[in-house]
Amino acid sequence: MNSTDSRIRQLIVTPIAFSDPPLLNSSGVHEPLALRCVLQLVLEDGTVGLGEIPGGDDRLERLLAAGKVIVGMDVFDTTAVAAAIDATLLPTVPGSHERGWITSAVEVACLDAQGRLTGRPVSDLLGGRVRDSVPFAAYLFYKWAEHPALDGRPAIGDGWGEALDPAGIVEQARVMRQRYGFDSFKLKGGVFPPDEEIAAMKALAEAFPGSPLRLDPNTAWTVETSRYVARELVDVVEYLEDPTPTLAGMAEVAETSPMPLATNMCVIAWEHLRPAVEQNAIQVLLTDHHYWGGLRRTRELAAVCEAFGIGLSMHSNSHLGISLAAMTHVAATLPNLDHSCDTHYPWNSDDDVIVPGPLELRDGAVKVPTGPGLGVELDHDALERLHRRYLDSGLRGRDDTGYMRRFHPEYALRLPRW
Ligand SMILES: O=C([O-])[C@@H](O)[C@@H](O)[C@H](O)[C@@H](O)C(=O)[O-]
Ligand SMILES: [Mg+2]
Repeated sequence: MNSTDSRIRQLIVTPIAFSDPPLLNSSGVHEPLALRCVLQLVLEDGTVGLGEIPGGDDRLERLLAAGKVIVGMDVFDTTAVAAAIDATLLPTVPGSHERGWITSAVEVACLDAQGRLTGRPVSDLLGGRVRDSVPFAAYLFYKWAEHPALDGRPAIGDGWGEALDPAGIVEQARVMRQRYGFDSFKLKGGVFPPDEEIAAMKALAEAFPGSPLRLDPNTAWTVETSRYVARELVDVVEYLEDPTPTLAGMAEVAETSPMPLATNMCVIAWEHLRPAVEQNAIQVLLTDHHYWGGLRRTRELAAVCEAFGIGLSMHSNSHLGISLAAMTHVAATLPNLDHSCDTHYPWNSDDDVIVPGPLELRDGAVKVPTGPGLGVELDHDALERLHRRYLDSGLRGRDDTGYMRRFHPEYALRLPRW
């Protein structure tokens, strides 16, 4: 291969908006549109690598800055590419977590391009698969039946219906299992008083005996409440996720918790790992390549978890297919991934598929694409449509709390709430 072929010519970043149902969480409710940025990394020979991360003005601006400094670099030299981006962002973005989003997005696009150049799937470039399909959990949410009418906009339904009590959650889980074959279930909690959510988990355990269950209230509980919930859910959940804020709070809960504690909130950057281990604050880490710096960094993180006996799961926000492909490739290469991964993918509308083709949730798992790179192709018409939606929406960031207040002006964000 001629090495000049693999030089980066341009990074095209496209902000997009896609439909999201009214899913409830500890800070409010999802807005009708979620934002992402799609990356197209164009090489001198015309090869294009894809990437995707959550959107918002700050990230968009940082991606554009990153795009400028990597022009002319070799797409195989991801160490230098990440270092150049990191150095550019460091003066204005001091937190390694925030820089991780940007270096990750570009690394994924580089790996996709490398795969296309070499004819190898990204999982091969990461060292090879230990599994051919990656298990995912059904991600259950309390939700409204529809986005209520607002400012002249009519109500927006979604076909999932309402889920505001244990029966609604069990029904949602049944539909998730029927459509996608999920075996594990995660409930996004922190929405209703803890006893109601305990009842929902017990109802799930009764409806799906033997299925691994998790509850994630996104730090809605005090240490004392977390300990109470943990006692109530002994032998019901495989882990409790982020019951309470801060590492110190988690460590206090962990002292008496009969089940492991998991996080994607208090350990989100490399500098959090040492104190987490020292305080035995977490027993499972939900990794997320989008903010841990990329797919290779995720493998390094998995090795750290292995060294310290920390279990491994995977976090998800609302996302589209490029992210699902990247999550699937890296998850396929992690020997110590011992829990099924989270994904919001089933909540997406069929109109928002930007990479039609091989990605399919079946039997609760996604088969690892075997084509070159991520193994997915961008539908440019769909991308253009979602970009238009972004432009027309005027939405420039995520605000679950503000959106909740449009309907319940008295709503206040309180973490912990109970
Ligand atoms: O989308 C949501 O409402 C979730 O709460 C998301 O924001 C979290 O990042 C995530 O799913 C989690 O596991 O904490
Ligand atoms: Mg979580």
